[in-house]
Amino acid sequence: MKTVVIGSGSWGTALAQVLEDNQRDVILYGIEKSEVDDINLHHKNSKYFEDVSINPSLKATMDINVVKEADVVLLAVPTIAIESICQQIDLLLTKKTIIVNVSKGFHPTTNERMSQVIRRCISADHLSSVVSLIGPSHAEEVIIRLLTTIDAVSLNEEDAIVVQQLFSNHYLRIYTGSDEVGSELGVAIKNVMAIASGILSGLGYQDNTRAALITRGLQEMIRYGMAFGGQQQTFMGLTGIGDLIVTCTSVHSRNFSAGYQIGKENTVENFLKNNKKTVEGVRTAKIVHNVSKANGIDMPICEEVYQILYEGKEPKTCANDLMLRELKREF
Ligand SMILES: NC(=O)C1=CN([C@@H]2O[C@H](COP(=O)(O)OP(=O)(O)OC[C@H]3O[C@@H](n4cnc5c(N)ncnc54)[C@H](OP(=O)(O)O)[C@@H]3O)[C@@H](O)[C@H]2O)C=CC1
Ligand SMILES: O=C(CO)COP(=O)(O)O
Repeated sequence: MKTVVIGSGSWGTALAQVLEDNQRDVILYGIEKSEVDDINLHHKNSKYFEDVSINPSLKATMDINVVKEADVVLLAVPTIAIESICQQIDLLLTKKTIIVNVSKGFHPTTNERMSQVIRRCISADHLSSVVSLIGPSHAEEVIIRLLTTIDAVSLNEEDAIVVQQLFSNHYLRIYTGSDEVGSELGVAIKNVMAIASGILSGLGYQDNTRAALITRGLQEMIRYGMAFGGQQQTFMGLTGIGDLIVTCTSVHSRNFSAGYQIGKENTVENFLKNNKKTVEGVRTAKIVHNVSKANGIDMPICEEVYQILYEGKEPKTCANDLMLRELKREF
C-alpha cells in the first residue's frame, strides 16, 4: 500500500517518519525546497525540529505526480490550504484513494469541517473515504517517538481500520472512531481554548484557573458539538478532553504560545503583526463566533477569545468579565 504524505511541515514529517519506521511504502511531498533537501540530504527538518535526526530511509520530493500511484494520501497542510491541495490532487489521482485528514479547523469561508471540504473537492471516482487521524499529538514528541495515542475517525469503518493498522506501532497507538462531527468539532474548538489557556497563563493565572478553563471549555465544546449532531461521549475521548488537555497545557502548542504572548503583553497587537506560525485557533475563533451567534449557542470563553483577537478587547478585562457573568448551576 503506497502512501503519500503532503506537507513537509512538522506534523507531515513526523507522520511520514511513523510510516517509514513501520516499513511502509511512503514518500513525503513538500513545496519548500529547503525542507525537502534537509530531509533527503541531512535526515533532518531543522526548521521545525532543530537538530533531531529523522529516519534516514525517509525520502521527500517536490514532484506532486507521486500521488498518481497512491492508495493513501495524507494531507498535512494548514486548513487554509486543504481546498486548493484537494483540487490539485484530484486532477492527478487515478483510482479510489483513502484521504487522511490531520488538519484541525474549518474552511475559512464556507465554515465546512475538513472532511466535508475533502468530499466536496475530491471526485467520487478518486475517493474511497476520508479518515481523520486526530487527537492529542504534538509533532515535537512524535518525531522523537514518545508514546502517543490518537483516533482514526471515519464514516467508513473498514478504511479507519486500514489507517489504524498502517500507523500503529510501539510508540503510536491508534483507536478507531466513527463520530466524524463530534471528533472534528472537538479538535477544532480546542485550539480556541488553548489560546485562552495561554492568555490566562500570560496574565499570571495558575493551576486553579487552567483547571477551570479546561473544564468549562469542555462544556462549550460539548454544547457546540451536540448542536451539530456530535455525540457527548466523543468529547470524553482523545479528540475531546484528550486534545484539549495537551494543547491547553503544553509549551509545544502554537495556540497556547500565541495566547501566552497576548496575555503577557495584555494586547493582541504584536502577535497579529509578527506571527508566521500555523495558529489554527485564530481563524477558528472567528468561525465559532459567527456560527454560535447564528445558532444561539452559548460559548462565553470562545467569545472572549474572539473579542481579544478581532475587536481589540483587553485580555485582563475579558478574564474579569468571564468571572462576573450571571451566577448559575454548573449543570
Ligand atoms: N504540528 C502538530 O503537532 C500538529 C498539527 N496538526 C494539524 O496539522 C495541520 C498542519 O500543521 P503543521 O504540520 O503543524 O503545520 P506547519 O506549519 O508545521 O507545516 C505546514 C506545511 O504545509 C506546507 N504547505 C502549505 N500549503 C501547502 C500546499 N498548498 N501544498 C503543500 N504544502 C503546503 C507548508 O509549507 P511552507 O512552509 O512553504 O508554508 C509547511 O511545510 C494543522 O491543521 C494543525 O492543526 C495536528 C496535530 C498535531
Ligand atoms: O493539535 C495539536 C496537538 O494535538 C497541535 O497544537 P498546536 O497547533 O497548538 O501546536
